[in-house]
Amino acid sequence: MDKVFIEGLEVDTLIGAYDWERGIRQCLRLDLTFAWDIRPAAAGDDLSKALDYAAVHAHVQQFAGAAQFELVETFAERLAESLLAQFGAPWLHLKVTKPGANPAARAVGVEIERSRP
Ligand SMILES: Nc1nc2c(c(=O)[nH]1)N=C([C@H](O)[C@@H](O)CO)CN2
Repeated sequence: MDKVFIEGLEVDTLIGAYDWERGIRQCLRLDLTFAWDIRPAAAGDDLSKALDYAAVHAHVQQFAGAAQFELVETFAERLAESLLAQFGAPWLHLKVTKPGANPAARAVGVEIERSRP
C-alpha cells in the first residue's frame, strides 16, 4: 500500500503525569504515516481524492489544543483513533516524541500502529 506521511510535526499541548506539568504546555513531536492508495488522486491530479496532509495538520492541532492527558500513550492512542475515524485511512503509524522529558536521553516517547476497525 502507498503511504502519505508527515514528519516532525510539532504541537503544543497539556501533557504530563507530574503536578508541575499540569499548569504548563509542552511540545510533542509527531511522525505520522498513513496507508493510502495515491493512484486516484494522481490519475486526476485531484486533491479531493488525496489524503490532504494540510487537513491532517489542522486536525492534529485542534486535537492537541484541547487534549489534557497525563501519558503520551493516551495522547497517541486517542489521536490515532480520531485520525482513522476522520480521514478513513485503513492504517496508520504514529510516533509521539516528548523532547526534553528525560535530560539523559535525546528523546522519549511511544510508537504505535493501528488499523481502522
Ligand atoms: N511511559 C511513560 N512514562 C512516563 C510518562 C509517559 O507519558 N509515559 N510521563 C512521564 C512524565 O510526565 C515525564 O515526561 C515528565 O518529564 C514520566 N514517565
